[in-house]
Amino acid sequence: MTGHPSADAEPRPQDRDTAPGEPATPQRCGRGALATMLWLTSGHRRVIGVATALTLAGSAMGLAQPLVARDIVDAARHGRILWPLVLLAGLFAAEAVTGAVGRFLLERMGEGVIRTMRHGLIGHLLRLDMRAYGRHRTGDLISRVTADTTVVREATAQALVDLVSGALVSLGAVALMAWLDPLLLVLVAATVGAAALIVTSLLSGIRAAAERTQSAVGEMAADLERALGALPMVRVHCAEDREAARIGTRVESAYAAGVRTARLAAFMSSAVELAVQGSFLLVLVIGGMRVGSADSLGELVAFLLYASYLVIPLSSVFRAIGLIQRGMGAYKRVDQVLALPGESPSPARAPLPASRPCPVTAGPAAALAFREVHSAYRTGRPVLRGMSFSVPRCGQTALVGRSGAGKTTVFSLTARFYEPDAGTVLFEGRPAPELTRRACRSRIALVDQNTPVVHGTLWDNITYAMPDADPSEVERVMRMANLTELADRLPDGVHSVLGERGATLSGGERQRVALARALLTRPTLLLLDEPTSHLDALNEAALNKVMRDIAARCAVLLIAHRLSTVQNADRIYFLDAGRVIAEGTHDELLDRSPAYRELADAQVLRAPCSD
Ligand SMILES: Nc1ncnc2c1ncn2[C@@H]1O[C@H](COP(=O)(O)OP(=O)(O)OP(=O)(O)O)[C@@H](O)[C@H]1O
Repeated sequence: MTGHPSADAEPRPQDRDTAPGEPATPQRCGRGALATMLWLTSGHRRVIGVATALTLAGSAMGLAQPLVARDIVDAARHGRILWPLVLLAGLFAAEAVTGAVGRFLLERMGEGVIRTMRHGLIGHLLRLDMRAYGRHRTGDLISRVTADTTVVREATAQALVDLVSGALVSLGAVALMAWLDPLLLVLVAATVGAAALIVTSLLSGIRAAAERTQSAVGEMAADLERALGALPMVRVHCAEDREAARIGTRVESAYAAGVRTARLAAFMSSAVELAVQGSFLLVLVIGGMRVGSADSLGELVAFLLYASYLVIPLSSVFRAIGLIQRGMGAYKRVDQVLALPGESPSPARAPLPASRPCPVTAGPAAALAFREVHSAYRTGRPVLRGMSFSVPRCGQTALVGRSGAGKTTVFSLTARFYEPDAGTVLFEGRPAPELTRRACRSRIALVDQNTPVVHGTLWDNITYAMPDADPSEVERVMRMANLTELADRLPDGVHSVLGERGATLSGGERQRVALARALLTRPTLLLLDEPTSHLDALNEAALNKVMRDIAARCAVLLIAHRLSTVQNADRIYFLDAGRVIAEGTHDELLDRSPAYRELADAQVLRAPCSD
């Protein structure tokens, strides 16, 4: 799926920091943060090696400059400064070039880390266990892929650049200062050490504030997605102000957390600034006093330059550490998504044999069978309680029952969005657990009332499951679903863009697009959740005829609320509280089942449209 370490690696128990209601995440404090950074960049060791070598070369050239400067100052008394000046200019230019190349390599690596992370996140998000989607908001999940990874990118690229180059230059400066003047080095180190103490005490606060900022941004995205996804409802209930206020509270939370981060970061910067100025003052005062006594002016210049080479890179190291803490706050949210459970892996067994045309295959094995299936979305709240029925390889089979009886749940289990808690689902006589999910899903097509039309052209939507479909096949299903007229009406025919969620189509048109998409795959089992609910009388009559034709070639399982649909079914299963309580044709059930009669009388089964 991905090369992202976290997507593949099994988390170790000691790495887990589980808060109630939160998925486990590795600990990212102190050294843990640096270890995480190294782990995130583990696939880029070579680039880091080259960039480090370049940085090292650049730093060496930078460190040599004060020595040359000292010589120039000392040699100026004798007037021989041409060659030292040329050398200094050469060092300047070479340092600039190596620095630029090294920096570019590290920045590109940062982009690479985020690319891998995003691939991993997207692949994982599309394969989560279905229950996980119910527990997380779409907008928040999207913001983890977009906003959070961007913050992590800054930490991995920019901070790593500062950390590597700053640490190397500081080390070199310390060595040379120790050689030049150990006493001044001790004074500079004491000032910088005090700043380091302050910075360290602020780090956990910065990480927590950054995490709060990112969470608030995620909640803001989720609330905005909620409002934009239900705009007609928002408008018709004049709720724009309420929604704006609601989303506004998230904006305020993000602002408050951002300001807290800024406050801590500013405090940290001041500590670092003070250390820089304090060091310079110390060097100037003590160094100046000593120049008067013995040492050369050139040595004081060199020492001042080394002090700046130590303190300025160290301040960027401190800033980088702050940035890494922010990155870790964001990475925690990325890692929480990666820790969500995916669909359990399918067994690597042989797939179902290729399906044959319906009349030939009319054998003993049903296209689909449920045997004593029990299923619950939440523990202790069973939805299916011993559901048993079978769907022959040809003909229309209908599921009928009151709202909440478990009809859609049967479809979800058939599509293997969930696995039953007990009992067996059989595809063509073979238990589902023996088959791969792909094998089961490739046989079925599903049209439910919410089957989406996605942003793209009419053609894209119809051929979604088969992007390379033959145009004549597409024409065939468009005729069957009564879409030809719609395509003629659209400005660019089948290549017209349908807008977000098919917003430019009517409900009935969307339903017919979904049906055409399903028919194109020539499924063995067609699952239809009240496929005529949005259709007018003419379209419903046409679709009922199409369904009769299709049912002659494959198994059709319908969830039916309309009398017309039910009357057409070859077999009806009447569901109540998660089990089948009666079966037969419409007339047989009217005869035999008082509960079914009551349902029909109460017009829960609605009157047919004229056929
Ligand atoms: N994702 C879910 N998480 C938790 N509970 C769910 C979920 N989906 C459905 N349920 C619950 O399961 C029960 C059965 O729902 P299901 O959608 O299967 O009923 P249905 O017979 O299709 O109803 P309708 O005719 O109204 O569509 C309902 O009580 C519902 O609240």
